[in-house]
Amino acid sequence: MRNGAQGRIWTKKKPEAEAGPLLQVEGLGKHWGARIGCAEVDFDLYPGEVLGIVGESGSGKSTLLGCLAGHLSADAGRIHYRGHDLRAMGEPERRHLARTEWAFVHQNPRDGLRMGVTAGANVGERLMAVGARHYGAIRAQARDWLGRVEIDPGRIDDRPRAFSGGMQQRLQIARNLVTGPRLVLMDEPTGGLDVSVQARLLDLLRELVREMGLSVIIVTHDLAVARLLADRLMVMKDGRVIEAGLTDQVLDDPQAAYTQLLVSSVLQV
Ligand SMILES: Nc1ncnc2c1ncn2[C@@H]1O[C@H](COP(=O)(O)OP(=O)(O)OP(=O)(O)O)[C@@H](O)[C@H]1O
Repeated sequence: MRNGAQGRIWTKKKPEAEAGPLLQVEGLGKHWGARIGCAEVDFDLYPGEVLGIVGESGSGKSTLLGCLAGHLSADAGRIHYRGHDLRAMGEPERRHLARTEWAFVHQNPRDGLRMGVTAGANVGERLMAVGARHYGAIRAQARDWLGRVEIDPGRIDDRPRAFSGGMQQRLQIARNLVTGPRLVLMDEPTGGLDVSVQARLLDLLRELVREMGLSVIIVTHDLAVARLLADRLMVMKDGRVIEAGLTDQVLDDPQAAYTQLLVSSVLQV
């Protein structure tokens, strides 16, 4: 279901075949009235890389993620995706991009699922949005993806409200990944789940990310989650990035006093 200009731009190519950054962010900022949401954020994200954004509550993580996803409109800076200026992009093209190349995993699965339709339809709908039409093939792929996220494929006709919180989150992940996106944005994907459920979900996410070569930006206040999933970290405070680097480097040898405090208060629990 491609149309002219959109289909021309978003050609599928293996991530490893591209050498340049997938996403380039420069001077990104958003105010909420007089208050800073995020300011002067710069980073590049390369194909296959997982970037963690960490910081305490109110540090600007969600505002930044919202600006990247296009859910919020930034008031300063540039975002380039595969060389295309996202802030200058028209709404239809942006929506097409969100359907075909990007995915967004919400903290609350209810925000990312359609609770009134079956698990199979939740997954199948995304396939149909990118042009799949063969009912049997869509259903087979939905069953396959339920299995991949450790949901019994026999539950394909159940509605998500009959699932536990962990299952709902895994279903949201299946719905997002079934179309093979290049870039996945995740907002606290393990927040609100029991510790044991979290651990299993994290393992699953790590496997899928590696297996599919996904580029990921994950917002979390949980440094243990960041340690497990992220290759690189950005630490935010008061809307600004105060430290960035390889995950082990930032967590094992934090330079900023704030990061030192964050690491000592969280990791030693
Ligand atoms: N809708 C909004 N209206 C007004 N101010 C907002 C709004 N959303 C966020 N802010 C402000 O922007 C700043 C950054 O908040 P943000 O939600 O991005 O932080 P966060 O790091 O994601 O926090 P949390 O982990 O609690 O979600 C805070 O000062 C917050 O009060």
